[in-house]
Formats: sequence, structure tokens, C-alpha cells
Amino acid sequence: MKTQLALDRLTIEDAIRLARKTEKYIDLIEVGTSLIKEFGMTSISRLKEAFPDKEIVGDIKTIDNAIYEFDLCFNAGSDIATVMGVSPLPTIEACLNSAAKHGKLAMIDLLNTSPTQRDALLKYKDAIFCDHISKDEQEMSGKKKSIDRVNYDPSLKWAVAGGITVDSIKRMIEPRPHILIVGSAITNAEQPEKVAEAFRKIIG
Ligand SMILES: O=C(CO)[C@H](O)[C@H](O)COP(=O)(O)O
Repeated sequence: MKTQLALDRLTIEDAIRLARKTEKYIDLIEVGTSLIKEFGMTSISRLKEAFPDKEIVGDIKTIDNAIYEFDLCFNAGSDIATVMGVSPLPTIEACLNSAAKHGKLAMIDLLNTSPTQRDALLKYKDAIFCDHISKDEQEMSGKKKSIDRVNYDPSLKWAVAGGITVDSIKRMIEPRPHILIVGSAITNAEQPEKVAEAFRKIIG
């Protein structure tokens, strides 16, 4: 199981500072959608330059214009780029094709997908699937991703995201997701490195 640090609502310099403080305890660095929207592809290239040995996730949340957006992300230094699961299937397939062309990976964000849509997506076995509770749902209804009652297909690669805290992973059951995506629990902490270390201790 790997930890992905999600960097959102920060300047590029603060994102680099936070990643630097926690780099010992994290595996992947996510350039959050908010950074990409505010600073463009520079946010991805700057994080990749600062952390050439970490896997960089460009959370571009593509929903159309797949090849253009995915090529931008990979050319800027992303190792993984994200596409929304609610997109038309030709968009998902174009993202997977772009990822294969670059020798990189696509993550399909399952936010707001119906069970039927999820079933239709599970045939894309090269993708990473992200089970995700949105920031707005977290803030408006208090919902958080819990991972004590998951039932993932262990033959697929899974990530989980959405308000995950150290407390919420204490009751993890098997199979564990491949990637635990953590944002504000670390980025809003007074001592981000201590929280990142606490995640690492539980994950092992
Ligand atoms: O994709 C995202 C928001 O759309 C974030 O990366 C994800 O939600 C993780 O951040 P947090 O732990 O703060 O919820």
C-alpha cells in the first residue's frame, strides 16, 4: 500500500515545501486539481523537477478532450493522470491510450458514478480506480471515505480518497487499497511531517 500526498489550494512553492517536509513518508505526490487550474502545467513540471524520484500524479480530472489534456500532463512530467469515470467511454479509452503511448498510467476517478457506470469501467484493467468522496460532500454533509467496509476486486488497482485521516485507517480490512490518497489531514496539519509519519507507521 502506497501513500499519495494530495497538494491542493497551495502555491507551487508551498506545495514543494510541504512535499519536502513529508517526502520520507510518502510515495506519490499529487498535483491537485486546484494547482493545475491556478498555475497550469507549470505546477506539474515544477513538482517533477523538485522530486524526480517520486511518482507524480496530475489530478487534471479530464472529462473531455482526453488526448490533449493527458498529453499535456505526461509531457509536463506526470507519471499518472486522472480522468472522471462519468466521462463518455471513448474519453476513458483515449486517456488509457495516451497513457500507454507515454508508458504511464491513467487513474479513473469514480466520483459520482452509478453502479452501472462502475461495472462498465471495470473492464479497463490497466487503470487505477479511485473510490472518492468529493470535497463538497465532505464539507457540506460531513461524509468521509471510510475503508473498513470495502470490497475491492483484488485483481484491479484501487485508490481511496476523501477526507482520510489517521483515525479513519485504524480499522482497515483486507484487501487494502493499493493507494491511500491523503490531502488536508497532512496539508492542514501544524506538523505535516508528524502526521505523514503517523500514516506511514499504520500502513507499515
Ligand atoms: O481530489 C481531491 C479533491 O477533489 C483530493 O485529492 C482528495 O479529496 C484528497 O484530499 P482530502 O484528503 O483533503 O480529501
